[in-house]
Amino acid sequence: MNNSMQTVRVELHSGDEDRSYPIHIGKGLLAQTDLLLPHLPQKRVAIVTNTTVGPLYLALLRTALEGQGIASIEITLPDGEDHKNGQTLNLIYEALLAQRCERKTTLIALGGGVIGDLTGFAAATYLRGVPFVQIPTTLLAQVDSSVGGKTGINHPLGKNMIGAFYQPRVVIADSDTLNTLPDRELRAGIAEVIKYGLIRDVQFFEWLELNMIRLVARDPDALNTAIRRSCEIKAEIVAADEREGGVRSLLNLGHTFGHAIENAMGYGVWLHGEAVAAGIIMAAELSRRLKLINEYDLERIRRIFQLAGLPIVAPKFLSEDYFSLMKLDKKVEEGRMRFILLNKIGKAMMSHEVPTSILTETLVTCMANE
Ligand SMILES: NC(=O)c1ccc[n+]([C@@H]2O[C@H](COP(=O)([O-])OP(=O)(O)OC[C@H]3O[C@@H](n4cnc5c(N)ncnc54)[C@H](O)[C@@H]3O)[C@@H](O)[C@H]2O)c1
Ligand SMILES: O=C(O)C(=O)C[C@@H](O)[C@H](O)[C@H](O)COP(=O)(O)O
Ligand SMILES: [Zn+2]
Repeated sequence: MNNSMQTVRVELHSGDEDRSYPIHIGKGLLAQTDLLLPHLPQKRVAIVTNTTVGPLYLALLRTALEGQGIASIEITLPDGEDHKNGQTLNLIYEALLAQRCERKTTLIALGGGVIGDLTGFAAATYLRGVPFVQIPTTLLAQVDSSVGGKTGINHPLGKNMIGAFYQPRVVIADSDTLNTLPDRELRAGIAEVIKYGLIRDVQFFEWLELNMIRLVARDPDALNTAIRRSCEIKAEIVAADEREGGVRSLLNLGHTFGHAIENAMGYGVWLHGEAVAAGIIMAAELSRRLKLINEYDLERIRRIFQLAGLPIVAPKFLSEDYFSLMKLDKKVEEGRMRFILLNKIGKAMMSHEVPTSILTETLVTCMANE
């Protein structure tokens, strides 16, 4: 029993089917097998991790499971965004096949968003679908990628281009794992936390303005509040629109620009959260040019990302290069790009058409000079 644990639920009811699941947040949860056991239909699991996270946390999880009579096979993948691809996915399939994993073998993603996205997609497709569990170990994964069932891999031409919506059975976010997370990765996670405030909750944004220094310094209470509130907002949005027919697209604030940056720089050169930070500044600048927000709000947004130590200037490329990458965005409809814009801090909307001239001015304003 963990007194400090908090649980947020993702409510997913469709017809007779209930695919709702809990997100448990707290300290020391990795070894707390009572959170995991009710979700395992078989006494065998496959833990997918990478060469960085495995040596840190695999033994703890394996031993805890063994104590409950659960046998685990372990699949350790190379680390990095540049490995979020078909080749690495195939390593998972090969290990599952070689070990004769069955329809009731649960895949456990132990790692950051890359491991979560890869494992979730493997779970969605292996034997046409096996159960899966998320044990996120980065801030970004705890506040965003482990929740909501977007799974997939990158393609050389575009981010997350191949994937599936496939929900986990449970998310277990052990905040102790963040103790070993490098500062740069922590800051990248904060970008998605700020996003929630911007799209949905001005009070949370104001709390972040006041508490950013504590958050960056890893104050446990501040981290706990940030993770919980982020999960609440994401859970609410996913429950309302699981497959991104409407409101879920707001979670994409900054991502049309951000994904273009990640791709143009080469996957892994800019972290996802860093690219999202610069992308949100670009979306905010675009919103200002469209007279949706004013200069004061834009400045507040710049300042909070600066406080978090995140980039607020985009890398320099030809505007045409940005355009051609942004045209691969999943929100494109009938060839027309659509953007998530801010009406004010705490409220976002999907754009209709944005004039090319305004988009070009936005890109030029937001790019570094060199
Ligand atoms: N599915 C979604 O809804 C969703 C949402 C946001 C982001 N994403 C995806 O998530 C990915 C980014 O996730 P990320 O930021 O977690 O990156 P990541 O998975 O690459 O992890 C970042 C780095 O931290 C290391 N690491 C992980 N946990 C650690 C720990 N506890 N201690 C020390 N090192 C640790 C990893 O090995 C890696 O080197 C991107 O591919 C992005 O597209 C998906
Ligand atoms: O969960 C969502 O929906 C999101 O958009 C969350 C984003 O932070 C995340 O980066 C997501 O993977 C982007 O999805 P994509 O469909 O634009 O690739
Ligand atoms: Zn993201």
